[in-house]
Amino acid sequence: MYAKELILITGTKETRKTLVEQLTEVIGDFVHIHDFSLEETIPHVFTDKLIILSSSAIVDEAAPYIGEGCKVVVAKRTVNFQNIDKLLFLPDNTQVLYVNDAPETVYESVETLLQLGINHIDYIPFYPGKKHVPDIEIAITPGEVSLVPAFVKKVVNIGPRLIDLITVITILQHLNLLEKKGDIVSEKYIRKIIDLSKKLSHTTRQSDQLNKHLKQVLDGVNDGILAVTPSGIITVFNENLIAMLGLNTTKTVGRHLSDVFRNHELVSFVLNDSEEESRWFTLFQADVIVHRFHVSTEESIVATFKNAHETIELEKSFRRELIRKGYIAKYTFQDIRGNSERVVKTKEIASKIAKTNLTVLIEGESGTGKELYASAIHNASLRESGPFLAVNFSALPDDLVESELFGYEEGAFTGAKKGGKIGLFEQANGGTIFLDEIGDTSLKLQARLLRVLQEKELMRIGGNKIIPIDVRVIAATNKNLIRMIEQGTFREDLYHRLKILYIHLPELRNRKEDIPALIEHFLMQSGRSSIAIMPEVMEHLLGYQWYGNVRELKNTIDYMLAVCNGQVITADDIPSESFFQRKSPEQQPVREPILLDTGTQATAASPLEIPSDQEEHRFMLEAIHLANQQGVSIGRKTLSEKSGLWKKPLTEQQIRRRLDTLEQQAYVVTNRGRGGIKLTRSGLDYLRALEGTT
Ligand SMILES: Nc1ncnc2c1ncn2[C@@H]1O[C@H](COP(=O)(O)OP(=O)(O)OP(=O)(O)O)[C@@H](O)[C@H]1O
Repeated sequence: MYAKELILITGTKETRKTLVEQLTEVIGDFVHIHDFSLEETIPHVFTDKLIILSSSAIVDEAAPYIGEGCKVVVAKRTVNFQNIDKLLFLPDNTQVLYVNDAPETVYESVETLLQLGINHIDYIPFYPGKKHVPDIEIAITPGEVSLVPAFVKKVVNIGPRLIDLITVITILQHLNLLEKKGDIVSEKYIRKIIDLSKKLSHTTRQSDQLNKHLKQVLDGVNDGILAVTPSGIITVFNENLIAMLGLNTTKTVGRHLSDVFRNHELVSFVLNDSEEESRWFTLFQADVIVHRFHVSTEESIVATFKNAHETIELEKSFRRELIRKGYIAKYTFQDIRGNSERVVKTKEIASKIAKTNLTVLIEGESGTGKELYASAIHNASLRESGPFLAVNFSALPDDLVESELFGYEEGAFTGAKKGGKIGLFEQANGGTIFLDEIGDTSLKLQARLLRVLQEKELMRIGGNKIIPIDVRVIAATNKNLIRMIEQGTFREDLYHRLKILYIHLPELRNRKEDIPALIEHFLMQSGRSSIAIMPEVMEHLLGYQWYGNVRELKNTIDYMLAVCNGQVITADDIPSESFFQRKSPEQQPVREPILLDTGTQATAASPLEIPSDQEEHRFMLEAIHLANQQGVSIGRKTLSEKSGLWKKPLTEQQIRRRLDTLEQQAYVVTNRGRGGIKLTRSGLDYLRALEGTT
């Protein structure tokens, strides 16, 4: 039991919480504090109690609850010094609104803050009803956040003001505790202030260390770095700049720029008001590129000084290194030949895409020029001077691709190189990575790729450090990714991450008017532009289906150039049929097969190939078609059951194999878990053809 007690009444709940916490801390060991706020409910009228009111502003409102025999103390309040450190981080001369509920409390608090030495800020008083308030971005308030005007962008809440020491002493007097407890209480009060100064000195120490560290970093930079105030007073001047300018003094910070720089043109260039600019200067017998920009939040101007000769050499050697590694994009849009409407349109779209920094998915059959376009996009983008790396997923085993792409730390696995390895993503930093044949990646790798695309950072294999990367991804595929999603072999989320921008490259057989221009281009490339092609050869070439697209055409030209006699290519030089690529079953059409029930055309292998087990196919397609029409789901199990009623029962295994064949031909699409198997438009054509033959 406490020998003594008091009643604390405040205006708001927030103030009640702050004050009861404060009082409990200083006198709570020997005084029982009952706390109430006018914002909440006060249960009854108090009699014979010591009542502490949080401010004179609530005297009238609290009066009905104060009965006979009560002693009332109206608390004097002072700024909550525990939160003052928040104000110390505001830059000098920052204009702030000081917001509180009444003019008196505002002026009182500002006065206290100034007396406490927090005088580097320009306080503009604000309270409800105040007129002509300037549009200021920062407000400070002792807990009255709701009163802050809407135009303020940042609010620094230093918390409700605390009861001052004098009031605490008065309370003790009223409770006849001053003699016994006065020393303890003032000691506690002072300890709080000492804690604050400890906190501040710790912060100062930390910022000293940070400054020292920053200075080391700045001095370690190979360039000269200068920062000045708009009036020209130097605030940063690193060691390299001293060396670059051949100065023999290190006392530069705090002086005016024109006292340190003899070159007046340079001084006026640095202090120029315009936004951002670079210029050459000859300083101390060396050519220097000075780049100047304004940091408006800091009200300062920064200039970097680069040795021009070194910069050019560095860039040259960087480019040489890229070429040596093959990390350079060879082609530009000018290298893409063809005047057909489709090519002109595709190039137009691709060059618009190049200007963005977004991920691109290029779809097209093999040999349509996916790598060519990726390279041209890179060369027309802002990343043009960065690396361009191409990774072909179909050419590499999964584990190798993973370590090539993401790199690894030393000891990550048996055989890992000493010192680890930087992955291609890291090597492509600042440039573009071309992920060719993305459809050939494993699900595990897809998950890792997805993470890189989402987070723009990676972790090396066996590593624990997050490495941020700035790489544009261009992916390409000749597979039908939508079909792969349906089959569960390609992640849908990755597909959408890749297909932010999209290019479909037209098949050569659908734009045969480009063939003459392409032939001319390949003849030029091989240095044989004067060679003549007989009209019948041209006719022949125009008649082919070119399932291997432009690559196949190029190979054919190369072949004919190798075998022809003299300066003319004749019909004798045309390769035999077996030279040409016939459409293979695994080369799926790249346009998405659209299901029949959406009523749109699906693409499939054409011309229709009738497989040997036609009867079984007909049975299965009919059953699928019927189920689709009736809107019921159909799967392997049902098909196998139905085949029992048919003349030839088929096991689920047999059904699966036949379904795989039908799916490869794009006649059906299997939707695992969702709606079962669906017939495509070309599946229906095939069924009709079967019905005509069987
Ligand atoms: N429009 C074009 N103009 C000139 N050359 C082209 C054109 N399209 C493709 N080529 C050439 O055809 C060849 C194949 O192109 P590329 O390697 O870019 O195709 P791809 O679609 O990436 O093939 P794959 O899918 O097999 O990797 C290259 O030699 C390329 O330079």
